[in-house]
Amino acid sequence: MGMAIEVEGLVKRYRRKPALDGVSLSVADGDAFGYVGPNGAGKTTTIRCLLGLVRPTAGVIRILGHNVATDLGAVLADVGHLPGEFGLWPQLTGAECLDYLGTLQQRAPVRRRELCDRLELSQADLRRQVRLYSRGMKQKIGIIQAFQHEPRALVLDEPTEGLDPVMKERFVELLAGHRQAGGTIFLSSHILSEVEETTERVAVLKAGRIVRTGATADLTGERVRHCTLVLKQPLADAAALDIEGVSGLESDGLIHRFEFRGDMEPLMRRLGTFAVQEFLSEPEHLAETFFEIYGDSDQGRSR
Ligand SMILES: Nc1ncnc2c1ncn2[C@@H]1O[C@H](COP(=O)(O)OP(=O)(O)OP(=O)(O)O)[C@@H](O)[C@H]1O
Repeated sequence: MGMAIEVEGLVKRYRRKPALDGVSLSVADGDAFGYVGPNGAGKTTTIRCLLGLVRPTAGVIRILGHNVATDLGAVLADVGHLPGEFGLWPQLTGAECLDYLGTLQQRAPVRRRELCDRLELSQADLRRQVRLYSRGMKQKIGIIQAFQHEPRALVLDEPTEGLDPVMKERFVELLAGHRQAGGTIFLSSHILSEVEETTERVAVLKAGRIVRTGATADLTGERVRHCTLVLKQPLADAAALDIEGVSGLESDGLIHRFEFRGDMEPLMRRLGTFAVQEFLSEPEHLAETFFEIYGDSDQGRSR
């Protein structure tokens, strides 16, 4: 299988301070790759380098076989890009913005109508000036322009920012459709469920370096969950919540809060023996989880 994205020894320094300090990664044609890390890790800088928006200090990037430094036009023709901070022209209508962005893509926007329907951006909405749009509507324009010309690869920076849960689901369906058609995805996100649902491989970036890469399922298995258990009756045995994976237990009457790591099955079995009024389990954001794994040190593992 060919490589859709190949990055070798990417360095970007801003005034001698490294934002990227030797990043190398590869994404096979047709793969979905997640790119995660705490704020300031260098995710957006990497994506800007991939799209030729920032000139690397060192390193080589090839996308769909084209060298970004020497053949940017060919790269842009075949890539759909959604920047993290997506700016639109407030005085233009949504349709005018899509038209203009379409001219930069050098390919017909064959999917625009269908995408507008799926993301529920009506023809009336498209005729309105963007200054009147909500944040989510602007994000929909961003998604539509990234997909509208049927690119072979998508490079997406925090793509679901501002979308409501229904639209997030539609977006995930769009990604699945892109994969089914053989397309490649490079997605930077802080949202665990999104990365889990849409990617098979993930790289964790920290302070400009990749500290780990691997199967998404392996890495997300290490996440912490914040759990809140509300019981109908007090626990008969205070040690009843002494279960593998539970830590930081704080009890206040019928309410028990704790953190949980690992396989939830034994925990759920134990909960089945209690009179439970409510149980909430919130996964931590992926970036936080990995930040916790690696602490403040630069020590990282590679697989
Ligand atoms: N134009 C710039 N000039 C100077 N420093 C910059 C510039 N752009 C980014 N940086 C620095 O480079 C580092 C990486 O920033 P980047 O925006 O790539 O991180 P990120 O992982 O996308 O963060 P976030 O999750 O907060 O969006 C940060 O220290 C940032 O301050």
